[in-house]
Amino acid sequence: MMTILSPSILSADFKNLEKDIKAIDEAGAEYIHIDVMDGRFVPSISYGMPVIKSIRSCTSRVFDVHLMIEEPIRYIEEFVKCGADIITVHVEACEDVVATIEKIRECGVKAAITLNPETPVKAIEPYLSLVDMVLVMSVHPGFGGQKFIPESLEKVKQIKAKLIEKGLDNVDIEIDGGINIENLVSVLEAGANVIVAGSAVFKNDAGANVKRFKEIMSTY
Ligand SMILES: O=C(CO)[C@@H](O)[C@H](O)COP(=O)(O)O
Ligand SMILES: [Fe+2]
Repeated sequence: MMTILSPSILSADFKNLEKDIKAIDEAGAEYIHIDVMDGRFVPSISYGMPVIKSIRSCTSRVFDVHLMIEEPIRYIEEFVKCGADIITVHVEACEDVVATIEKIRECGVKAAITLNPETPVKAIEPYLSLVDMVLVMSVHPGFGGQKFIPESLEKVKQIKAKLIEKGLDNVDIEIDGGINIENLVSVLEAGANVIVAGSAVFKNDAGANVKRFKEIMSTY
């Protein structure tokens, strides 16, 4: 499975977003991870459509939009119009998960499902055949810069096994939260192939960090 790096711009310098996005793009990051928070599903509020729309002109990389919002079905069309290429929704946030995934697909973009650290894998099992990607949250959603929850590795392995069992080997497994150069190998070995990293990419030289991540990832 191809490995993909998706730096989270939640840790970028918001007064220099264009510069930071260009740096990660030029260093080879395939996706740009965009965390949208509503102050209800998670305690904090980040950014939304106007920001996504304006940064769309900075890069042609894939916009990997992680919606930490209640009832995301209400806003799917708008996020697609703003430039989202992949939309991830939380199983805990949707009253009708199937309708939400269908809505994402109808809008012509890729659909992904995610689950909080305390949510068991069985909660997403019914939707595995409907999605392009499963996102494993390896921190409690809401903030960048948190410590990786080691039990997430087992969850990645469980999901990988389920996907293989169901013949869904083409579904990507993304992991998000607390990933750094030190624990990168363990998440790749567990079976994740799309790697989100915020604070570890945007500390010091973002371009150099992307290259270090990609160098390790290229051996998987
Ligand atoms: O979705 C989230 C947080 O809710 C993430 O995408 C974080 O923004 C990742 O940041 P680091 O843990 O890598 O600093
Ligand atoms: Fe995220």
